Amino acid sequence: MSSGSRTSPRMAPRRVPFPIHDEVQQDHTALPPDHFLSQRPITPPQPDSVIAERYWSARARPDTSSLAAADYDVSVLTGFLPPEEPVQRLEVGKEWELFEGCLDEAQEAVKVLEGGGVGRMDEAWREKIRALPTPSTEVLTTLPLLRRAHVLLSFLSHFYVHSTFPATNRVPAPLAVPWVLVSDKLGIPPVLNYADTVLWNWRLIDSSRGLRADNLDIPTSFTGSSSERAFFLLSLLCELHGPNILRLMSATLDEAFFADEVALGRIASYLDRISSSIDELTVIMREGTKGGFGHQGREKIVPAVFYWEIRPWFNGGKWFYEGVGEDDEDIEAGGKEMEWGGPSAGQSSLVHALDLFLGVDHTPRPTKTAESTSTSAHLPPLPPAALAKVKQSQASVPITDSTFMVRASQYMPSFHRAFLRHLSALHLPSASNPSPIPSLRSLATTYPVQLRDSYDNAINSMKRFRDGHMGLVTVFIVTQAKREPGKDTVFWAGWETKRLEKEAEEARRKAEDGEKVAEKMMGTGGTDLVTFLKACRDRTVEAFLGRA
Ligand code: HEM
Repeated sequence: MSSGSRTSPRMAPRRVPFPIHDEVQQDHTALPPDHFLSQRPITPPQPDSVIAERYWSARARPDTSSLAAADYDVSVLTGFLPPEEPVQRLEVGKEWELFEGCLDEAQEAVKVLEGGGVGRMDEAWREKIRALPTPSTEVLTTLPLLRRAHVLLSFLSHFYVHSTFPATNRVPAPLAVPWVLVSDKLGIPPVLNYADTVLWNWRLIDSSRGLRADNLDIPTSFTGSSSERAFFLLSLLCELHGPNILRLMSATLDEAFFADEVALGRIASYLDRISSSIDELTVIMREGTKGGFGHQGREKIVPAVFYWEIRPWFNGGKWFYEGVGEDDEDIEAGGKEMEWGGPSAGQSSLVHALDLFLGVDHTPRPTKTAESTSTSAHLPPLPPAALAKVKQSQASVPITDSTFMVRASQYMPSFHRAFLRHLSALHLPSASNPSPIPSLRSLATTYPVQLRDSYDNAINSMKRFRDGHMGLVTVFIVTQAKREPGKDTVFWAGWETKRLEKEAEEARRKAEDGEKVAEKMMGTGGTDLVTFLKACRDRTVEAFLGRA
């Protein structure tokens, strides 16, 4: 690239480096002493009834509405949801109001066309986005404002990228630059994620009634459809169980200090209550699978609408973030190229916290290799060329439970990621923590008479949760992937193109490697996904202690 273009007036003022800060700088592993999960001095055991409300409410965490109060952003009252109703609209200057206006227009455009397929914004809207001024992020002085900015920029950017067919891979600078800056402050990637769609995307229908399942609405969506609203609400209803689960986890950790008969009895009862809470999540999943969940079973997600009209808006991708990046390569390309995946409830810190607390181990370990698959009893051995291809395909789809869990945590707000890191470090001795709390799993192993049944009960609930979740995925993704979209939707063209490509590829492979390989390689739309979810469930089952 010539030096002239490096100093071009369009690029110069907008360039921001990426990444801006090192993760290390955002490491919050040291808990503030008054944090509710901080190790407390040993005190005499207290009666059961004292534990929850009185004890913890007296230790409410500091106000996190300002960035200065940088703790884990986890509340005993709202769990991983923000402690106050999210900001619904940025009213911090004209520039941001222009962005809010563009989001209104996009939501309106798609809504108008609902019923006759999925609408798209026209080129005039996209032109308008490209001409927007780059707004100042300096005015976003609190966490709630930053969160709203991320929601706003994420929805706008996904509207922009996916409003052409095929989707564009360029995020224009007026979106990309503030998106990267705001993402950096929140410690999340510049892509639509679970926090945007669920954690920070709710409002109270009646503010006097507070945060409860029948008092929640979803303000921001792509299609404005009741299915999309219900889809976000499904996860939100699960998050509402977070405070109870976190309080019980915290009370358990307290008792783990003592590990005497009284403490072990309490831990068993907390574990039983955690099991019941996990079972409630499973009930929500099962109801969601059958059709109606939420208040009086009114919430419904129509599978085909979800799969064909809602989910495509979520897709991440390999995009150029215009105006971002300082390397010669970035400048030459007109932007920093980054690849991110879209949102998933797999990014929910709640489920990760439960796994860590219970000791469900998703860390890497030897998995079934292509060789072992090829030599398994029910399949004929693969020819060498086919085996190489299977290996290649496995390498390019690294969706194992361990890598997924690590990857998913990168999409969580940095405070929550740090919280999980802290949770996993609680049981490890270190200079600052010379006498760590024994892990729940080691306690249950050491005191099987007192704890094993309750521990296994909780693991069984996690297994049922994952079974329930697989039911959802089967109905909403695997089954839908085998069907074709409506011919009048904008997804028809893409689907048809992919189908023809797939057919050609299958024919090519059949000719090269034989029929069996083609079947194995192509599988159904959901094969890899199902294998991954089964692996997550297998890891859960592995945690059972079982009868001695
Ligand atoms: C219609 C509803 C849902 C669908 C279609 C769905 C789909 C998926 C998919 C496709 C994955 C695989 C990874 C990925 O692509 O991100 C996944 C993973 C995951 N989802 Fe969901 N999901 C739904 C609801 C939920 C809910 C309500 C929760 C609970 C908060 C949840 C929790 C998880 C977790 C924890 C994982 C990681 C795998 C595991 O730990 O077993 N999902 N989901």
